[in-house]
Amino acid sequence: MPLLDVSKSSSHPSDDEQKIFQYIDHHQDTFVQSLSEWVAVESDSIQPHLRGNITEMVKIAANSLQALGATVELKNVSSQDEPYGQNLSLPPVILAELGKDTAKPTVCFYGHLDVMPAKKEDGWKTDPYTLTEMDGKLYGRGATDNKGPVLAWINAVGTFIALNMTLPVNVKFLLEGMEEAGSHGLEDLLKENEGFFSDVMYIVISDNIWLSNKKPALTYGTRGNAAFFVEVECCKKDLHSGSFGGIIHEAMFDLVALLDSLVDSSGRILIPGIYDDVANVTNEEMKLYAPIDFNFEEHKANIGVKEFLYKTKEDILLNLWRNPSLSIHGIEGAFSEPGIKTVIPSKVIGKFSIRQVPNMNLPTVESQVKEHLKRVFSKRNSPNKLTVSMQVAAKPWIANIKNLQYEAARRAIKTVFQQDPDMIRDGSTIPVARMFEDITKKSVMMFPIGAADDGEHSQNEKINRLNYINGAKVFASFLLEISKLHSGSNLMTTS
Ligand SMILES: C[C@H](N)C(=O)N[C@@H](Cc1c[nH]cn1)C(=O)O
Ligand SMILES: [Zn+2]
Ligand SMILES: [Zn+2]
Repeated sequence: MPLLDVSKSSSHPSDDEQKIFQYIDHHQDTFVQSLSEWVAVESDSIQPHLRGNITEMVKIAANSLQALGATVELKNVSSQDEPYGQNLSLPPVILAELGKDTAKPTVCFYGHLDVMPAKKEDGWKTDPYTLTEMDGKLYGRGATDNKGPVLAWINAVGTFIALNMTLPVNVKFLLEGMEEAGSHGLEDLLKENEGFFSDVMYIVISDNIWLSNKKPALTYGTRGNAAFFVEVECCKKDLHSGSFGGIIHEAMFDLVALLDSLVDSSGRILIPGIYDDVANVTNEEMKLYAPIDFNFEEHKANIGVKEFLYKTKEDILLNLWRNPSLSIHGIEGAFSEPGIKTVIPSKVIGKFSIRQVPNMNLPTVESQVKEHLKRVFSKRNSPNKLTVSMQVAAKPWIANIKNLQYEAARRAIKTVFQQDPDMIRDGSTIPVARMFEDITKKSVMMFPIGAADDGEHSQNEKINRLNYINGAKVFASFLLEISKLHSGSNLMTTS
């Protein structure tokens, strides 16, 4: 069984790495220009009327890969987009490959080309779809989530090609356009294309952020997500609140009470049984938290809160990474524009989600939520119509950090950033992570390049120019390290 000879891990760039890093530095403005072109496409996967933009974005990315010499296939995802219940089709998924040398390992990179909704009026300093550089920060929707990291990977691979250097590994790409909505259709696609992964050894995802603004990290776990719609309908159309207020059971009364029954002021979820299957914390696990750098003040300042729900680093990390949490996202159908509209909405849909952790079970969570809401609703003696549905069901993911690719990534980080990464989990969800593991059985690693203050899903999302450029360097170095570890020069075998 191969073991790592850690003594051979170095932090000094090799000759090849120096050439690559120099090329990347010299071409950084071209790389920023590509990011600007990608950010300009409003490839929002949440609003159905923008679905065409995702297909446009998929074609742009496919062209970038073809320009590298990759074989690119646009795979149609067969199923319709069910949550919308209309004839809304899903955008194609890119499967691409570059290099077929059976002597080399194959690394598959996953990324997504869709973004969360953003409007200037939400409080952006700049137009979200015009990449704008200020103080070394590149602002724009998708800059860090996830267009910047996808391009950093393409730029890393493109640098080998531009320098006429042999690619150290075979590279495959899976790029989708529905991640932010819960990766609709992707599970079927993976099952239908298992052959694509047969020669893949490592799957790399770069779709999350570091725990700190400056210190790099490698991620070995993410939470899953169960997202729900709770719909209450009281009448057939919106009503004048002066003409009807006081004589009907308003849908919003019921909905606000239902949403209020979900979580208390300390963040504890009030749905009976929800914590029953959560895995117990082990001593081994607690030991992993000790060396992690977590700066309370930096974390608070990044998001502008006065205090967190928890006071210690361990409690913060436990509740972010390995305990479930419930968030209320919004109410469709309720008036939310400036000013006051004296209306009684006829139908309102509350939207909330529960981040999932080992060993929670999605069907169990679904019935716990539905039963709880029905119970609360029945106590209100309301004649209104209640409908509860689970819209997203994504399982949590946890990796084996002893896998060789974690060592390759650690070495690459050491070379580029001159420090060891924090080994972290992440509170957010990348639905494909667990799907990959379950369907392909291949090793999955998350290799973030974005900083903690990047503002994913938020106003003024950004990626630092330095992170974007160093991202390309660290990915290139990672491919070289994978190749070195496979060549045997850094492997020892047990007798
Ligand atoms: C981490 C990734 N960049 C991301 O933002 N993922 C989304 C995926 C999701 C989960 N439910 C619905 N979409 C997230 O964690 O919110
Ligand atoms: Zn993302
Ligand atoms: Zn996201």
